[in-house]
Amino acid sequence: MPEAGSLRVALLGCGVVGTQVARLLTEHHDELAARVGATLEIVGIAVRNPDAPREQVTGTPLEPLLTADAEGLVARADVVVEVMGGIEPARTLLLSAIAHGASVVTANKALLAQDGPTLYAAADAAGVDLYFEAAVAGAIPIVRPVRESLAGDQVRRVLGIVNGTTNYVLDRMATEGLDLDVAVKEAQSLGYAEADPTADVEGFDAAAKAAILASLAFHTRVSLDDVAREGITSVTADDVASAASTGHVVKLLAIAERNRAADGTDGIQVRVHPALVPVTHPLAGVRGAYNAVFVEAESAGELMFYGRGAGGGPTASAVLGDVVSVARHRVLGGRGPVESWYADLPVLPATESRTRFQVRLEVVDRPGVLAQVAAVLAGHDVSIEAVRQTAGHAAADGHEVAALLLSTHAAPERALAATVEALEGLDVVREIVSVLRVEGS
Ligand SMILES: NC(=O)c1ccc[n+]([C@@H]2O[C@H](COP(=O)([O-])OP(=O)(O)OC[C@H]3O[C@@H](n4cnc5c(N)ncnc54)[C@H](O)[C@@H]3O)[C@@H](O)[C@H]2O)c1
Ligand SMILES: N[C@@H](CCO)C(=O)O
Ligand code: NA
Repeated sequence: MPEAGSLRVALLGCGVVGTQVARLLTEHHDELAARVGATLEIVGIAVRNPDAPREQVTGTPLEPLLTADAEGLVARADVVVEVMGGIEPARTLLLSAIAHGASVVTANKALLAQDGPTLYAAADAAGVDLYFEAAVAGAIPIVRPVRESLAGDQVRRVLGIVNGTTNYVLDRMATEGLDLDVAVKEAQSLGYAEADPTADVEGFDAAAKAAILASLAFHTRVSLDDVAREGITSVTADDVASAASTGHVVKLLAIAERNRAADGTDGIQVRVHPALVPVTHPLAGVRGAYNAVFVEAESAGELMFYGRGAGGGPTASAVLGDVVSVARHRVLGGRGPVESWYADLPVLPATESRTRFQVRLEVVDRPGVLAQVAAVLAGHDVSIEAVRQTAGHAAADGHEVAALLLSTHAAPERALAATVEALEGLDVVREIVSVLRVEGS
């Protein structure tokens, strides 16, 4: 048992986030004790290699606390903070901590999106807290607002910029006209993107966060496999410039919304993809590596949560908020909210979503071509909102070609896919340059 008035905190991981968590726990030791009603004492920090040289970031050296025995450490803690990342051994260690009766705080979106239900069920059975504010959009309070502040409302839609790396890359493409690979290299040199940027640019990181947000917003289990995912690797500098010419910016959005399928089934949809956002939408102003989550709820209306989604200090702020919450519960008794999946809504396939689209294509520039293109859209019941044709140029084979930009009214994804396929089959269509969804209008 801990000393009276003292709680034992075990830290799993001492990297970018863990170091800052350790710093805040030591630097603000007395203030945290006053806020919690008990002192928070770090009893150990599990790392892969305790002997590896590390920067000293706290007044008290952390070296004496480092251990490679993570399993032994969780057995002697009241609060376990997991900031090591990855699926294993993080999952086993969290389950072990819960089985020992510890409350747990994690920043691990990958684990929660893959196997959250196992952790939630274990925490529920043991009567301990499982908190994870840092797992979605770093420092931004979004898990707690959706899980608690909006618990009396009906969330209709969540639109998020939840990956700082891709937002930085798209922003640099828009403001400097950079190519994607150049902007990604810049993001790596600034420490935003990992050496292997796949999880960010292919949308896996955003998809994990989308799954977590959708579970909370719609009281339904949603895992990473339920998220339709498309990254930013096919977005070109040309797409970004074309977006600007129609009053849009390209953003990688995580979208979770209530929807009704063509057969009348009520469900939800969760998807991550690049989208055109009107410059007048609040999400369009989210620049650089910042994150923001835009929530539409029945009674609250529109809400936006904005801030830093990554980085050691900002992420540690969210972790510490959770540590204080779970520690207060241990001091005062009771627990925080448990997972709520009563609604159990079906996750509808992405083909059931309805959005507006912009299709850019190159066509042969001669009479009747526009009519043929329009007929294809009409044949698939896709309504055209606007058409813009830019001056033609002579292609290498002597044909005059023109660039067309078609904006559609909201259309089912499946109709749009069939339309694009039919357009590709037209002799007069030389190339479908891009197809982008328009969101937030
Ligand atoms: N870095 C961010 O900006 C950020 C933002 C939000 C959430 N997160 C999440 O926080 C977690 C940690 O991220 P990070 O950037 O601090 O990672 P990191 O790679 O900088 O640090 C990981 C730490 O965990 C330790 N560790 C890893 N595997 C271990 C093992 N098997 N046994 C013992 N120790 C082990 C490492 O030694 C290291 O100290 C991840 O789940 C990440 O998704 C990070
Ligand atoms: N790699 C993530 C940070 C952690 O979630 C990002 O770029 O936003
Ligand atoms: Na957060």
